[in-house]
Parts: sequence; C-alpha cells; structure tokens
Amino acid sequence: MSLLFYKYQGTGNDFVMIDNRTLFFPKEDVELVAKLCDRRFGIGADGLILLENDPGYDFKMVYFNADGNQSSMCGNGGRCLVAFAQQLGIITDKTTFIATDGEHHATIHEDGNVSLQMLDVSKIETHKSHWFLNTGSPHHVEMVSGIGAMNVKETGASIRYGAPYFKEGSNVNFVEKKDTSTFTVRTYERGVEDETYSCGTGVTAVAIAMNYSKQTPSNEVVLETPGGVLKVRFNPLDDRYTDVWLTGPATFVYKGEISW
Ligand SMILES: N[C@H](CCC[C@H](N)C(=O)O)C(=O)O
Repeated sequence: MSLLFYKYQGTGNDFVMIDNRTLFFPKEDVELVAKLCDRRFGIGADGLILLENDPGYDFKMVYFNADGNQSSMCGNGGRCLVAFAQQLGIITDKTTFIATDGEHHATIHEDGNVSLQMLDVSKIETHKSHWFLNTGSPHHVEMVSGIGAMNVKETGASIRYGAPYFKEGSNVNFVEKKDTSTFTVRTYERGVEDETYSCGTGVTAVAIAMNYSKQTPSNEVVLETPGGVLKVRFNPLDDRYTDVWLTGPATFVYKGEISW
C-alpha cells in the first residue's frame, strides 16, 4: 500500500497530514500510525492528522499522537490543518471545522500566521506546586526557575506517569516568567512521551493559568517555546475564560509518498 502525505510544522510541533476525504486510511492500525510517525523507520512526526469531510463543517480533524493512538485536541495541529485545507483549495482564509473537542473557528492572516479559537475554560484546579486545566487536552502547568537547564523528558515523564495521572496521563508544561506578559515554556507531551518543541493546547493552558494566578494582568500573552513564539489571547469573564485564540505560524515543509 502507498499513500500521499504532506508534512507541516507549527513552531516545531510537527505532523504528517493526510487528505482522508475518501476514508481510505486504516484508523484502527495503531502500528501503522506509529511507524509513519517514527523518526527513523518512518516519516517522523509528533502526530498524524487526517482531514475528513463533515456535513456540517468545512472539514473534520482526526488526531493521532506519535504512539499511534487517537487522542484529544491538538492546537498546533489544528492550526496546521487549517493551512493544509487552504493548500487543498477547501477554504480561503476563514473556516469552521469540527474536532474531537467540538467546533473551532480559524483565520489565516496575510503574514501566514493562523489564529485558532480554542475551547472556553471554566475549570482550573490550583494545587500547591501547579495548576491543572483542560484546553482540549489535559495540562499540568508548573512554574520553575532555570528552565533552560531542565531535563524535561525525565522530569516530565515522572509527573505524567505519577499520581494522580497514571496511565491516562497529562501533558506537562514547565514555565518561567520573562516579563509582565511573556513566559518561556517547555512541554513534555503525553503520547509523544518526550519533550516537543512546542504544544498549542499547552501554551494555551499556561497563558490562562498565568492570568488566573495573577502572574500576568494581560489577556494577550506571549509564549516563547524552543520551536518559536506563540500568542494566546482570551477574555476572562469572572473565572471563565472565553474567546480564547492561539496564534502562530503553520508551515508546509514538503509533500511525499510512502509505501509499506
Ligand atoms: N499530546 C496531546 C495532544 C496533542 C497536543 C499538542 N500537540 C498541541 O499542539 O496541542 C495529548 O495527547 O493530550
């Protein structure tokens, strides 16, 4: 069997994108998805995304982590999928699509950046050393100092597999304040089981947690990640965060064919 794929990356979070409007792709084949995402035996990516038709939307997003399993919402992947849909001629510069966490609006700007509307957030857990919230995927957010010297894979894995997350797990975001509205973020991603260069739902969770805990008064937050800069803006209404938008680049890398 062979298939055509497109490789995209959003601030270094990279994805295999497949036009699955004919529903040819074997979604249950966990091993195949993991192989396609393998950085030595396959194409290599943090995740794989299928673009499918949906009667009520411009398209539907189906997301798989690099471990081959379908997973929760991917913010960077959602932004890349919008750019992919434009490349396929399905949309122009605005769209509404459906994903596992519901409906998303998005805009492609003149400069190529993509803004993706994320879930509203109303439940934010405050713990002694961290916050926990769900922005379409579950996120543990912890402030640290000396973020540059951290072993994110080791420290992140111990939190991700430890109490209270265990097998279900959580993504783990370490954050250090740079200035009033700028934070440095490094993320250990569930399902990739490694540090990724950025995480869209992760930086969204960080931005909201920093505002919620009064680390920033701003409702427009800049997140500096190893893969580049992302921006998150929101409207805090009482303790609910609405009108949440994640903005950043979504870059086409190459188109290829792979057989197995
Ligand atoms: N690994 C995440 C999904 C992808 C999230 C990340 N790539 C993003 O940009 O939001 C999870 O299983 O919860």
